Amino acid sequence: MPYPVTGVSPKQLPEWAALTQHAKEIKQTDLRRLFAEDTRRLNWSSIEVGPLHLDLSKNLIRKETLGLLVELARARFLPDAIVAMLTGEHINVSEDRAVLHAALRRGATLSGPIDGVNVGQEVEDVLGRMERLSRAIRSNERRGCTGKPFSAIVNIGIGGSDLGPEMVTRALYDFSDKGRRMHFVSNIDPTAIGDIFEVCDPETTLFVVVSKTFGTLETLTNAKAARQWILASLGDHADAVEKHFVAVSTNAKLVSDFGIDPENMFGFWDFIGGRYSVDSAVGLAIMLAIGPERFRSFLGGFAAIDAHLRETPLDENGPVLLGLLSVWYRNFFGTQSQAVLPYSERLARFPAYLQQLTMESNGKSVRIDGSTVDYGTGAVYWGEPGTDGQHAFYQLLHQGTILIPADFVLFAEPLGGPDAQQDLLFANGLAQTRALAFGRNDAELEALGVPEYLRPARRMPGNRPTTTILAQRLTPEVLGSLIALYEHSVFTQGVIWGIDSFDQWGVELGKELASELVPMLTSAGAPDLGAFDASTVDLVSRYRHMRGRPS
Ligand SMILES: O=P(O)(O)OC[C@H]1O[C@](O)(CO)[C@@H](O)[C@@H]1O
Repeated sequence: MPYPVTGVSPKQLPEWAALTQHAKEIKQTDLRRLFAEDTRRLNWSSIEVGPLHLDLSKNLIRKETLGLLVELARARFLPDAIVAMLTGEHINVSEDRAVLHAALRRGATLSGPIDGVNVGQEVEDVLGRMERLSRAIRSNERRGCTGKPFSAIVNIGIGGSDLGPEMVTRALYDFSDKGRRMHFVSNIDPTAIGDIFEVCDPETTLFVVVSKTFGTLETLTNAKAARQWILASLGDHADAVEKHFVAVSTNAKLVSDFGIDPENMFGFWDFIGGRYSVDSAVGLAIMLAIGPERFRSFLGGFAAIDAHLRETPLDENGPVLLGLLSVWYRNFFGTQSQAVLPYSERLARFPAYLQQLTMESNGKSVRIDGSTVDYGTGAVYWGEPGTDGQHAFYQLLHQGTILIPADFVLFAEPLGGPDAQQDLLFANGLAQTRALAFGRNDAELEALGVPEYLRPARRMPGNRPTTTILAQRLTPEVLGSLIALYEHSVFTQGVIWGIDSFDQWGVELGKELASELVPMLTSAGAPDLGAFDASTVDLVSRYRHMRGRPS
């Protein structure tokens, strides 16, 4: 084992038992009383983390709770795990890999090459090449094969090769060069790439094909369709593919087999997981949109959180505490999901991005040594931007029977539009955290003149936990910090649970079964479905019938 993780269930630890006991006490009280009993509550529950302010006060905790959670973290060797990650140990055990996304922003503390890679130097080399390409494209020096500048950039990738670039490009739209349209194609649904062919002009379109493995069905299929589309109209130019395609991958051979010039390939390494890769060359589309300088500020935002993680005691360590609070609710309150509610239109894709980061990382049920967990692990993360969510699902957050902890992400300054609307946006976010925490009781309803028979329906139980993350403005730096905050929170949770947060074996079987089914759906004659279950046989037959194929 890379750091002292054992197959021991955390449930067997005295620290877990202490938290179980403590949770019973906390369940006897509520947030109104917790605020009233400790007038210095904000002193220990509000934390500065790089450019982010974290207000943990509206969580179902006392100061003592954080102490007990930190004890659990120590008992699970979290400080050693942090060092192990940042020094390049192979903490991704099932894939025997280091986990070095922190090195992409100089947040790691490496004393030498890792697995033969001089990480710092190679990261800088790739960044330099990305910067040269970005400058050439943004200045219109690099053009398509007919000499026209690029007016559209299409990122083709899926999962970590799409969600990060798309989420960030959208979030930082106000910092981008709006002269070029950015598109993102991930789904193998033919309409996704078909829409691109409708709105883009081959002469002025650059495709960025992003795939760590360069073997992902969706990406390769879309990329081949794009290549065909380019060749159909520009095929008489020998350099059409060379000029209109660049690749981001760890697999140089497959990239060159596809026909993309290695000169136009931007590499990264096995020790960068797909969902942790937005700050690698996978972020090329982001750099093309916002430019190299702002991309460097974006990286700086991550680095600030890496430094905070490394240097801050656990009981004041923002990402660690955020992760421990997730464990608190998941394991001691039995919650199943976690809402993330950004009060920013620009962060519309942030919850989707976090879904991969959190659920692909911690949706595991065996520990690193192969033993089965006997406690809950990763929660379902979900959310929508405020204030839209308020008019959709907040009813359940306030009065439903399920406890759902929520993170509110708020900003002081708008990025555009009428300035005064920001005050309304902020007031709404803050108001929701108050309503969720403190509710409205019968005495207050009575004082408002609400008739007795209506009070049950209008009673707001409150005592629903939230964390508020506040920043001045959604800048590249702030966004980098926000992502890194969650990256390290996910890591903290995984260490407590003893699982490998960096593999994703659970997605492989579906891929295998899909490739087995394709010939069953497409064969010219009726396929032999003898080996399949009754449901599959029936659905394949119906599909073939609907597609006019013999079955
Ligand atoms: O970048 P690639 O290799 O195309 O993989 C895309 C995505 O597929 C996954 O492996 C899941 O199927 C993700 O982890 C990854 O981000």
